[in-house]
Amino acid sequence: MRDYAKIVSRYQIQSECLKNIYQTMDHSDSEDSLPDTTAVQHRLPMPAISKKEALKTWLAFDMAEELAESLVANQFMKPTEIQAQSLSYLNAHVDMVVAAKTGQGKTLCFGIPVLDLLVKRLARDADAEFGSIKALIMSPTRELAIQIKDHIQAIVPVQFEQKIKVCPIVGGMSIQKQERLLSYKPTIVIATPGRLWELVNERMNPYLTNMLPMIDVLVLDEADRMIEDGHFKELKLLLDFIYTKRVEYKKQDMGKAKKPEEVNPDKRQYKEDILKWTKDSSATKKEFGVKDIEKSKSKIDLSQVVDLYDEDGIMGEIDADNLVIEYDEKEEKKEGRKSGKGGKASQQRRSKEDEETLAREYKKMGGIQHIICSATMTIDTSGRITPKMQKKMKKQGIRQPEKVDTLEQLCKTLRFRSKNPKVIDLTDNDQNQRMPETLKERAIRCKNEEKDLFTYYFLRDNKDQATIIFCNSITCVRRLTSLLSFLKVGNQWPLHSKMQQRQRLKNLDRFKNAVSKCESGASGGDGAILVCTDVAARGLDIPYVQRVLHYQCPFNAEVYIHRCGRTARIGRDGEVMALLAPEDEKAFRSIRRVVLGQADERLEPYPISYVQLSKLEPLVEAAKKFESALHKTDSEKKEANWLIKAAKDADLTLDDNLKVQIQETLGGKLALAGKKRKATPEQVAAIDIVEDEGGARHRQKEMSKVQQLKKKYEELKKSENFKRFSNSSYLTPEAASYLNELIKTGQQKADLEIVYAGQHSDNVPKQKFKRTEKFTSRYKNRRRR
Ligand SMILES: Nc1ncnc2c1ncn2[C@@H]1O[C@H](COP(=O)(O)OP(=O)(O)OP(=O)(O)O)[C@@H](O)[C@H]1O
Repeated sequence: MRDYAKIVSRYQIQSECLKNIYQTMDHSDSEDSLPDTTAVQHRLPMPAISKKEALKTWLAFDMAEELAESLVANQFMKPTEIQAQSLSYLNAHVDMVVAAKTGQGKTLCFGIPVLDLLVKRLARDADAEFGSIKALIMSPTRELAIQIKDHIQAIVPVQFEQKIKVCPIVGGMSIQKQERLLSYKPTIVIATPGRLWELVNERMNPYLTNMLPMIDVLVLDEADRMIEDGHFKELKLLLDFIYTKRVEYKKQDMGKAKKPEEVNPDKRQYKEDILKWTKDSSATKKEFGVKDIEKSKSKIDLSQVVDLYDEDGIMGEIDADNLVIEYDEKEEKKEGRKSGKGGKASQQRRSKEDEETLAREYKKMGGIQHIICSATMTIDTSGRITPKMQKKMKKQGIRQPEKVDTLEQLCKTLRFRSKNPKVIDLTDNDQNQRMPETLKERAIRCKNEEKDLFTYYFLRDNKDQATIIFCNSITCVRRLTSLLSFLKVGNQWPLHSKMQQRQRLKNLDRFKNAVSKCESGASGGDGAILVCTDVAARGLDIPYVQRVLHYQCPFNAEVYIHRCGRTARIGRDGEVMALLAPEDEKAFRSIRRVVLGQADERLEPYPISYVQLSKLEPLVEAAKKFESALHKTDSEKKEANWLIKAAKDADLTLDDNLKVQIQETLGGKLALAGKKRKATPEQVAAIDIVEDEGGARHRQKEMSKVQQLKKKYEELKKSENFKRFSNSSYLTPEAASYLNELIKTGQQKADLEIVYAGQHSDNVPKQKFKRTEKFTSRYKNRRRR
């Protein structure tokens, strides 16, 4: 553990000086309370207007009256800017690419057009029944899919609730249950790619396989993430399935159409069919629609966008109600024979021709309306490579990676209905405005091993607030959650992809409830903390989250933007804090360069009371030791249990050599997974004897260590406000740089002197201040070296 007494004696003057700087920051520095940082103020997101006025605003977009009424009933009194711009194309049914900062209401940019289409049809014909999927909405994460479902469900007009059924299809939940849901013939399906593909490909769900190709609207939320290479190969397969089958179904005799429940395709044949186009999909991917689409630029503004109505005029509505095409076995076999034989080249040639024909036919028959959304769609990623890096790469003969243009990639992947999609991009009008205006970004610079301490400090500092902490790994989430629970700072819940889906949703729900309590002041001073991986970075909308803490530096600018976007939503204030270790600096600078579109600006430091910090440090260190010892015994227990079971199952007898070998393993590094895997069955079997001897003793020893640590930690906790280090402070690079900044400007120097003099009016020698200045410049030089 760091010995603060030593640091204090070495940096006595600096401590005093830092203390004074801290005083200039206007914090109460009482022994018991941590400084109170500026409270996040909640602003009313939307101006208060009358219901009548609100209705008029929505109706100005020529939307169904029932839908406008439902929006107002849900307190959506007027559209946000991105909604207003995208709704101006409501009745044109054009393809749209919608890009706006996080938390600006992009969900309704596709939710309203989808519902408007359905509500208008129902308003025209009250007896109409859909009985087919009209819109498919794809989301990268399960939680987001469920959130979108709730959001859209909430604005379905009450009178049409029975007819417009919204159904989430996500992984991690009972597939049988989801098949049951599908048997109710939902109108809007919101899905994650993996599960949807499983239902189409593995389970051959007839409703999906027959209806998906006939959808009217396809939405990709968080599209840049969805089409990223290496992610969601199922999405690409699904898209190929939808596009190919759409043409096929339409080409076939419409007279053969049957109701979905009557369809009973030969499953074996159907599987072959699916396999066939799955194999062909690489060819499909390459060519489809690309040549028609003008290469998009990385930065497109509205003025650059040509009018994008379809060449044949505005597309009419495609009604696929009850349309199911019988599976034509003979035809398929014939085709299979045709494509199954022949060389690779001829196959490729044929598939290219096929694709071109297919693309033409697809257009002629009426394509699907695509709506694509994200906050980072048009981000200029070229800033990731600095001119310095470029030079270095050139010298070393390394080819620069091609600039990734998400929009271009989208155009290649998707078959838009019209020549070009309508691009509505509000992220690009001002390079400095990638982040919501109401978001405050700050940083704490510390060593890697001090991150827990600063996290604890930060959370205590914002005790009764809602915070999301982002980590880069699941191990980190697990460790930090259990550490924070020992430290008893607020209520904390983990969220990561290795958790059971039920638990993930439960934790999210509990966090949301705790956030509402924080907002209403009913939390009793207990904060709400979600410790998560980037599975929660995109799209999650928890309105009153006031703070986001980057415990670890995000991998790229997109992730940073989305993580930050979990706060400061829809006009509310929010604060993000990056915990930066020296090794994070470079990556973080390059992230900021992409976000700002220019050279990095140093983030404002978070005010720290080093006096308070030093008081918390022993407690955090004790909790860390306790947590890691407990974790070690836990995993050893698991390991031993596994070995015991294996030995018993193997029913083997052991010789003495083996016993010694395993005793050593158990006594020393039992938990080494590598060793476990390498162990022979005989070695494994030796465990039942070792269990009675070394293993049990070893675990007993470990447990008593844990107990001791726990005791120590509990004692420390009770005496948390002990005075031992009350006069101490220590200097982090962050504090040193702040000190330098203060000293640099004359006015601040004067201020500092006044405050300093005020604090120690009798015995403050000017010379002491000078020593401080000298020290900090020396400190700075040392850092440079
Ligand atoms: N017109 C509106 N008036 C008031 N609140 C709105 C309006 N539209 C959306 N909201 C609210 O704004 C919040 C953010 O909306 P949404 O999740 O759609 O944002 P987003 O732009 O998709 O964010 P992200 O990029 O993080 O996914 C939601 O709580 C939503 O209910």
